[in-house]
Amino acid sequence: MSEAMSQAVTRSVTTSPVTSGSVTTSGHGLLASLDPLLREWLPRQRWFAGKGRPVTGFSLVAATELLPVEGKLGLYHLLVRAHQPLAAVQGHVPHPGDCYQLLIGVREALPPRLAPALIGHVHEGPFAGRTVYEALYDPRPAEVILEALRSQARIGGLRFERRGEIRPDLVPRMVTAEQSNSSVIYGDTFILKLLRRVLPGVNPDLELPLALAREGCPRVPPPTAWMTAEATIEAGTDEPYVLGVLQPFVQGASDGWELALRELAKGEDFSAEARALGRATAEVHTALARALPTVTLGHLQLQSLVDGMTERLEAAAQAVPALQPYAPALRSAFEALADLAGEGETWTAQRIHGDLHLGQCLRSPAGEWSLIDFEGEPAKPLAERRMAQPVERDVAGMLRSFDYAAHSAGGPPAPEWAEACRAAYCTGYAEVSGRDPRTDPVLLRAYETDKAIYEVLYEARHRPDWLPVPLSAVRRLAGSAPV
Ligand SMILES: Nc1ncnc2c1ncn2[C@@H]1O[C@H](COP(=O)(O)OP(=O)(O)O)[C@@H](O)[C@H]1O
Ligand SMILES: O=P(O)(O)O[C@H]1O[C@H](CO)[C@@H](O[C@H]2O[C@H](CO)[C@@H](O)[C@H](O)[C@H]2O)[C@H](O)[C@H]1O
Repeated sequence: MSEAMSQAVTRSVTTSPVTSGSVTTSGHGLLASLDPLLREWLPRQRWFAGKGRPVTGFSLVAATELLPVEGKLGLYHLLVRAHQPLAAVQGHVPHPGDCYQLLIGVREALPPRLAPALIGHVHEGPFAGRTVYEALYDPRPAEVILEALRSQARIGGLRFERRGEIRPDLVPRMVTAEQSNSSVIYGDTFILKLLRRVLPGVNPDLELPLALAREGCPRVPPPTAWMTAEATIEAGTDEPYVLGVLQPFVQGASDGWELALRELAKGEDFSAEARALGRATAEVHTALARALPTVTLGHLQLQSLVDGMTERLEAAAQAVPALQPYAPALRSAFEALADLAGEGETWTAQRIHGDLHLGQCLRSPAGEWSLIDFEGEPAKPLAERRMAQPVERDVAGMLRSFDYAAHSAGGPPAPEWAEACRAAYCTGYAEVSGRDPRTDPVLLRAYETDKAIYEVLYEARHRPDWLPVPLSAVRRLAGSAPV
């Protein structure tokens, strides 16, 4: 085991008030064995945020034994930092490495049904001959987590809190769809999202649904229980880490993305649903504005917003050369916003969703829309994600999403379909909020441009085949021809 790992284990043992479960000597062995396996396995996970930079090692933030490793099935909760040489765009600022949450199962042999969960076979040390795997695929470990939430357990530095009732006999199944985090559904009653890249501090994925629940907003499933790591789990940290949130599962729901593609494939109009989505978004925004402070953005704040957009454009153009010919024209969308701010225009800002798109909207069989996933853009620091922002940012995210759908349905692009949805969405939004987002075209265009640039980078990193979709929006927003 590396020195960093061994220090971390000791720290976790000595500082955590252990009620049951702890880091044992066998835990030391497991961690040493995992290092080479994780280097190989972690970068291949969809939720691994450091793609494109090799992992050179790990340091352990905390290890908590949830099921004794000496038994037939051992279970460890780990928080590990992945060390990665910094990319030039990050400016060589020293960085301790992203912290990931892992749930590791240990068995003598993996049953065939768990083959996709394999992390690797241990060859040396006290775990030689054992197999380690991603334990969320396995019902028993998923039950252990639910039981901890149900009983409001404290295990090592882990805290499990609950607000609502949880039945003990719910059967778990892991969500296998592509995700930024990992989710488990329990008996079609609850869904638990385990955050993967975790950070100390208030996480909007818990903060905002709790605030909306307090306001009685029915558009967002209210958190039933959650899981945190206490601040003392890591030296130098003074805030807990939010690790997971359990919320009611919307049974039989379809997400807005699936529905939109289905309607497109049939050549059907989607504007009635788009309008309902506009209404739902405005309901959530109105409730958030009641629940949490709003601010007025003056010249200085607007200028820093524009600076942020411009910096993101420069960074994205460095990383994705296809963006470069359009950069001057895209920059002009941001400059137009700076000009308005210079003329003394102000905007109201409030807490918003922060990463709104069709995939974050669920429609129940009764036709009711819910919004989910208030984590914001996962790559951004928590403080930035929690800043008050103009609602147009969320609106622009949805407008981009209709455009995405119109370019992704398999057939030729359907710009008229997207245009009808975009207009209907703004109409629905105005019906509830009293303000049509289209009355602020400069702000909306700046946000749409910022989002399209984010998407270019996102697709280049995660789904290169999709890159043409945001690039076509970039061409449109830049006025079609490269300059
Ligand atoms: N309350 C819910 N009811 C039903 N399905 C949900 C619920 N919350 C999330 N899901 C499903 O789980 C998926 C992932 O959830 P999400 O919060 O978006 O996670 P991530 O941050 O990993 O993308 C969603 O796309 C949706 O299909
Ligand atoms: O849902 P996440 O929080 O993981 O969001 C990330 O992944 C999304 C894709 O899964 C990505 O969304 C982009 O693709 C969608 C279609 O798959 C489209 O509806 C969105 O408009 C588009 O932005 C999102 O940007 C990213 O943060």
